[in-house]
Amino acid sequence: MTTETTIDPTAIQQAAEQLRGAAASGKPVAPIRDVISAGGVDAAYAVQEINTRHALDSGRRLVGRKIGLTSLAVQRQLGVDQPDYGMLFSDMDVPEGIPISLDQVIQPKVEAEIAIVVGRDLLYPDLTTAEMIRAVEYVVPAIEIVDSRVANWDIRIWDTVADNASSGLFVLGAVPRKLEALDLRECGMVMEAKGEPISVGAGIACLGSPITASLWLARVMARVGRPLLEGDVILSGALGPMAGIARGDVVEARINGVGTVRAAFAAEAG
Ligand SMILES: C[C@H](O)CC(=O)C(=O)O
Repeated sequence: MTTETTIDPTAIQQAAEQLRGAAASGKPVAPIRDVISAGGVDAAYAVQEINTRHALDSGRRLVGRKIGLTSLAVQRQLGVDQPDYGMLFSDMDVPEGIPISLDQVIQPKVEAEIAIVVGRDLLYPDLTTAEMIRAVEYVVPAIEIVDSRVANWDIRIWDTVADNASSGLFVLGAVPRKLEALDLRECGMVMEAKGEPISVGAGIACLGSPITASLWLARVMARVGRPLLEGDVILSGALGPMAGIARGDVVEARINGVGTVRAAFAAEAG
């Protein structure tokens, strides 16, 4: 039996405009799933693609991808059995040590992740695990500042996929590590704010391994015609639960073997 899906181009265009408007105004919108869910997840990716093209046409530079919904707990919460992806643009990268203004985001939360920097173009939809491992130039610890243009984070799979996988900003640790000596599955993670743990986890929570998650991403990106290229950053997925933050917080994530990264949030508006 095949499942029929309907993609209504007008609804898709409107949803893309709503999400873009929310990002520009800082005012979140109601969930968009009711208008696009008849088209399935493909319709949500069509919304994302419209806004990706809009961003590229406006001069934003694509520098990588994020993988979301890598943990089973989050997948169950959203009723899905696979991860999703979103685009990373150069203006989402915040150098470590620079205070992050909360005016840049609407409803920020943080996640600790392992970022993989790709050392060669990954053009094949049937990429193998060995090829993925060979393509890892280095890894760094990362804090992803996820955000939602949908009010109160009231998201289901269609909302988050359409909304660029709820991406926001990201901070990468400054010390690159080679993969050779690391088993990313066993890298334990603790993220703290105000000296208290706000999230704990490990590499194995990320689809079994950040390498497996990255392989999934690389294959899908090759299939949809936006392959990962040399130098691209992969935010490979949360190692533990998302956590809320407040103005003035300094968030530190420590990932065994991979290193430490800090995100400092500005105390004042502006
Ligand atoms: C809703 C977000 O995609 C969560 C995320 O970034 C992750 O699961 O990782």
